Amino acid sequence: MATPHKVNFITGNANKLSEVRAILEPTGIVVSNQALDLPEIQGSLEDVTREKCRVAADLVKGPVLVEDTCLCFNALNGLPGPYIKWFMKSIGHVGLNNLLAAYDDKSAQAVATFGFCKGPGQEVLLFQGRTDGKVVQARGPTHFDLKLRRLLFRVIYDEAFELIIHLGWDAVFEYEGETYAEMDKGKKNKISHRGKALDELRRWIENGGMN
Ligand SMILES: O=P(O)(O)OP(=O)(O)OP(=O)(O)OC[C@H]1O[C@@H](n2cnc3c(O)ncnc32)[C@H](O)[C@@H]1O
Ligand SMILES: [Mg+2]
Repeated sequence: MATPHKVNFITGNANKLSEVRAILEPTGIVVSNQALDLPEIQGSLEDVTREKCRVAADLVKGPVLVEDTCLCFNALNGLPGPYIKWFMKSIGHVGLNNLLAAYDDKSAQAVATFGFCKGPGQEVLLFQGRTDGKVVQARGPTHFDLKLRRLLFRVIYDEAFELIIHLGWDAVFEYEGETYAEMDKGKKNKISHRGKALDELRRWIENGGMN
């Protein structure tokens, strides 16, 4: 039997990790994880992931997979984009809606940009997925993954910080009538920005990219 492909996904976000595992592991790709706090520079979506990946490969001294998630409002020419985490943290779901109050156009694009690098000094390859939707008042569980969140709540000593830092925008992003938070995980992973980006990555791996 062929040895399974392995990726070392560097993320501090347990929700991302569980989605990446749910998407990749059924395809035979094994996902390990290291939670490193990587710098996120200012720049294009691609620049942010490229730099995260370069630093991760240097720190780990081996092959790494990283990802950066953006939420781009069309009325705001793509902002908050890569800065969505800091917007979420400071103004939350209500604030995100308020940002668009002055515009009729509530459309937005969720973007996942994965970076893979074989090791220090090696080229960073990018795999991107985009899903179009619109920003709505929060509907569905307001945490990226509520069950996981409750579990984390019990085991992580600094619960309050973790609660804020991992709070995602699933509840305010609507795709074809349902918010990401209202969908079951299987459906979200099929149509999501992350699912599409990981399809690209899987194709590349299956075509021998990691050899
Ligand atoms: O360690 P990393 O991988 O950087 O994890 P992170 O939580 O810092 O993630 P990002 O830098 O990519 O910031 C993206 C923000 O969007 C949130 N997020 C990421 N993916 C999401 C998804 O599929 N649905 C909703 N929110 C998501 C996430 O909680 C962050 O607040
Ligand atoms: Mg981050």
